[in-house]
Amino acid sequence: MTRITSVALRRVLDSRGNPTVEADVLTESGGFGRAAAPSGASTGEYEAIELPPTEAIAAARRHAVPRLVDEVHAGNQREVDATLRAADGSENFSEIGANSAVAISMAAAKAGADVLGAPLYQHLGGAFRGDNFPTPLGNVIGGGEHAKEATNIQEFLAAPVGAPSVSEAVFANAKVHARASEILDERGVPAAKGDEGAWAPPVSDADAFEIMGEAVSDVEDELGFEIRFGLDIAASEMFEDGVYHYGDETKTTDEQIDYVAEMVDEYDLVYVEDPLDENDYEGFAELTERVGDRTLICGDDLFVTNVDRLQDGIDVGAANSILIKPNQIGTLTDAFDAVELASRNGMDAVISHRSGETEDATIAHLAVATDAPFIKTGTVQGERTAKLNELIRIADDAV
Ligand SMILES: O=C(O)[C@@H](CO)OP(=O)(O)O
Ligand SMILES: [Mg+2]
Repeated sequence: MTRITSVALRRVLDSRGNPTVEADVLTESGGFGRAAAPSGASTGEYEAIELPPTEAIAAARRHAVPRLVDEVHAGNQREVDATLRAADGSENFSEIGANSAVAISMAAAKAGADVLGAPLYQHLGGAFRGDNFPTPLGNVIGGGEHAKEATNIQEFLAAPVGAPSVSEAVFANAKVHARASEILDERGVPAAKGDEGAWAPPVSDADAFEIMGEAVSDVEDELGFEIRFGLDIAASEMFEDGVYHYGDETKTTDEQIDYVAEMVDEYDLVYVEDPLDENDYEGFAELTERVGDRTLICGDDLFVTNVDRLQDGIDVGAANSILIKPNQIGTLTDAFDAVELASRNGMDAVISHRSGETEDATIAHLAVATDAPFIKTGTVQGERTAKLNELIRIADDAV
């Protein structure tokens, strides 16, 4: 019933105005799934390859589509994804592009769910999840590769850890975003927005910590549940010639570790992503040793959703958490394998969007299906609210 009868691929717009790959998968019994690939700006060196969409589409039509149509079942995700890997033949999807692969992989999952008449999160395993819902990490202030002339740290993320429901968590983050804007106004700081809809003010990181701390505590007082915050430092983007660049200032690796550890304690940070360069497993291990008992140290560019890199991290104790981005590795199977390896080793898997997104909401289902403690998917702005509103719908649907 879930045998794939057609795979259509097209270029559609992403939130930065760039083209990306969208896939439609149809099955024998009329199941339909549609998904689009996201795209990063602060991409890790070890990510699977994103090809220009026109090339990725042409290559997938030539190599992957003929192997899928009439041959493979959309309801069998491992079969779909193994076929994509075999059609590509490389380690990193350099032939058909991770953008074509991930769009097809996610669209097939949706088509498989459609045949069953089940929501995607259930088809992906969510029927066994507990009562937990992922807490949304909401990007409120940011800079780095996502906005010019703003903070050096890429993302300051609100984390409403005490919210009684997903819906209250989502609205809490929107309030923190609005409160941050008022504080910037009070300080006379003009702020544009970065790629993910976060405020991108021309302030120092020290000021951003202060503003974020104030916004979070004001909203916490107003709503009456605990809200903390975290960071994506995206330190690989700052690391050059052996030091971390903060505007004109630099920090050595030891200074960077001290700085992050101090910020964890001073601001009671709940989450720190990519505090060190993507090749520095030892630095990650040292920082995790120092503060890993009270915060999540999460590897994004470090692990790139790749089980081999994650295993290397596990071997040395680098990080206690992994960021999962399906397009970093190319298929849902690979993403699930990374989640499983992480959880077998006591690490948390956090599901994430990319800075370039579409209205595709697959990651909301992925986060629920994998029982992720957090989902990082922005705060406001259509392509972000697509996921947040889907989480609210899933929560509504599941109870
Ligand atoms: O670094 C990150 O975690 C992401 C998403 O916030 O950014 P990008 O998609 O640009 O890699
Ligand atoms: Mg990151």
